[in-house]
Amino acid sequence: MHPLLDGIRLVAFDLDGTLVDSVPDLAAAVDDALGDLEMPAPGERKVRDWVGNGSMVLIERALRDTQGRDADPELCRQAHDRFLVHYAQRPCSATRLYPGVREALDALRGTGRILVLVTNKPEAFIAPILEHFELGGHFSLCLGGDSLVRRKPDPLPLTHAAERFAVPPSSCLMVGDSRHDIAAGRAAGFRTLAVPYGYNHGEPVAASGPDGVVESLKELV
Ligand SMILES: O=C(O)COP(=O)(O)O
Ligand SMILES: [Mg+2]
Repeated sequence: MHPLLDGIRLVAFDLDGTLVDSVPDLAAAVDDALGDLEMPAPGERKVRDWVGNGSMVLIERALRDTQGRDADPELCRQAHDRFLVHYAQRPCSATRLYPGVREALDALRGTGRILVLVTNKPEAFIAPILEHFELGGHFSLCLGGDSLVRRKPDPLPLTHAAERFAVPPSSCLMVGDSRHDIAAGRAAGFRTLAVPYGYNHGEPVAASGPDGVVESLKELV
């Protein structure tokens, strides 16, 4: 086991960019949503840098890029509604698990640790994606960006999970790909571990000062 797991009883995982490479499907849904509104498709390369703060912020960033200014809230709402429709149709057509994820989750469960999922993605998409990869049974709790009143980088979802299972924050670890995961983990009093292969607005996640970095989740176990 990785030394950062010593004394850890609960491990919180981020989803997009940590467990799954979901940008191909997210980008297709953004492209289709903007297409419905007769706007140009931003494409995968740009969308990669916009993921991390939930689906509404993703759409706001796409519209700002297309229009060169902040879009009005009604347009954001319309585009977001279209995004949700398209993404719901194909959440897993090109999405892949990163190498080492299944092995790491299996092994961690085997040690009796509590695993939770804390993503900024809308909660409705969590179960279909986990079920697609047959990982639904691994997590004792799944929280999306709309599950509670605040999302990452706010510590609330992590604090909520630790309290739910009565585990002190010092015995919890947050594993994620973005500065929002590291900030939320630190603010909640969790240990933090980063993976460098995901989405962090085009910057290295190591710069946010996680307690550790692993190239693959396999290194955890
Ligand atoms: O939907 C997002 O913006 C990011 O989701 P994540 O928190 O699982 O990385
Ligand atoms: Mg992420």
